[in-house]
Amino acid sequence: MTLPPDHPPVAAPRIGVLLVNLGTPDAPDAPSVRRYLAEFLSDRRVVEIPQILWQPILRGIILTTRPKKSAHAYAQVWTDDGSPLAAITRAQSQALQAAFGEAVQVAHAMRYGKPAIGPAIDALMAAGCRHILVAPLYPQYCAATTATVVDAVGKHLQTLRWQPAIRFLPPYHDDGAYLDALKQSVEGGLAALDFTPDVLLASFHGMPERTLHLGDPYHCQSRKTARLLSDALGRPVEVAFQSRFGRAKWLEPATDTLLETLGKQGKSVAIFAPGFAADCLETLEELAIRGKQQFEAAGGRRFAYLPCLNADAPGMAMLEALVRRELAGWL
Ligand SMILES: C=CC1=C(C)c2cc3[nH]c(cc4nc(cc5[nH]c(cc1n2)c(C)c5CCC(=O)O)C(CCC(=O)O)=C4C)c(C)c3C=C
Ligand SMILES: [Fe+2]
Ligand SMILES: [Fe+2]
Repeated sequence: MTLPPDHPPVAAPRIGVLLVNLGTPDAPDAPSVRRYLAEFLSDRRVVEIPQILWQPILRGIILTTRPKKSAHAYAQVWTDDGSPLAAITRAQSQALQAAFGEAVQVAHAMRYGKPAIGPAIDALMAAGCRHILVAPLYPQYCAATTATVVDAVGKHLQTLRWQPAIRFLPPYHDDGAYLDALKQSVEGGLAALDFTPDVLLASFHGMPERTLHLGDPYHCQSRKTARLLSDALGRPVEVAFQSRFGRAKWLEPATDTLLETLGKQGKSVAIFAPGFAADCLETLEELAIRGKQQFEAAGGRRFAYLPCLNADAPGMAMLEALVRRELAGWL
C-alpha cells in the first residue's frame, strides 16, 4: 500500500519533550513589544476581567503607552542572542537534548510569541514522536501560567486527526530535585559575594490577591518553596511578590516596597527569583537594575542579585531528573 503524500511519517516511535516558558518579544522595540503584549494580555487566564470591559482598556490605554516604556526596559537587558528568556530557554533545551541523546527529541516553545506551541508539537510529531511530555517551566502552579499552557496544547490537539499521547510535568515547587538545585545555586551565589547579606530575599512574580481567595495554589506553593529552602539552607528566607500590574490589590509584601524598607533600615540584601526558570526582563531589569537603584536610593548598604537556575549545572540536573521521572514507562 502506498501512503498518501500528506501522510505523517511512519517512523520508529520516539519520545518528545517540549519545554514551555512564557514568551518574549522578537525585538526590543515598541511594535514588537506591542504585538507580544496584545497576545499575552488578551489571555483570559492572565487578565480575568470580562473581555468586553478589558479590551477597550487594553487597546485604548495599555497598548498605546506601555510598549514604549517596556521596550526601553528590554533594550537594557537584550543580548547578542536576543531576549534573555529566549536565549536561556533555547540553551536549556539544547542541554537537555545532550543529556538524553537520541531516544528523546527535545524542543522548546513559548506560550506567547515564537516559537509557538502548535508548530512545535507538529515538528515533534513529524520527527516521529507519538508520546510528548509537555513541561511548563513554572515550579509553582498558577492558572495564569501553568493552566494556560495546558489550554494551548489542548487547543492545538483539537486540530489534529492523529494525536500524540500527552503528559504534563506537574508543578515542582516542593520537589527535592528543585530544592537541591536552588540550595546549590543560592549557596554558590552567596559564596561568591564579598559581603554577608543581612537578608536573603526570595522574590516571586506577583498575582492579584483575589486569585488566592478563588483557590489558586500559587501563593501557598511560593511560600512553601521558600520555607523548605530556608530549612535546607539553615537560614531565614524572606518572601516578596514583584511586578505588580494594574490597580487591583496584588499579593503582598511587594518586592519594591520591601526593598525600600530594607534600604531605609541600612540593611544589606541578596535577592533571587526562585519562581523563574530563566532570567528575563522581570529579574534582570526589574530586580537587578531597578530594584538595586531603589534599594540604594533608600539608603541600603550592599545589594546582590543571584541568577536563576537557567541552563547552569544544578538547574539542568534538576530538569533532567524531573523529566526522566515523568518519562518512566515511556522510555
Ligand atoms: C495581569 C498581568 C500579569 C500577570 C497576572 C502575570 C503573571 C505572571 N507572569 C509570570 C512570568 C513572567 N512575566 C513576564 C513579563 C510580564 N508580565 C506581565 C504581566 C503579568 N504577569 C507583563 C505586562 C509583562 C511584560 C513586560 C512588561 O511590560 O512589564 C515575564 C518576562 C518576559 C520577558 O520577555 O522577559 C515572565 C517570565 C509569572 C510566573 C506569573 C504568575 C505567576
Ligand atoms: Fe508576568
Ligand atoms: Fe515587570
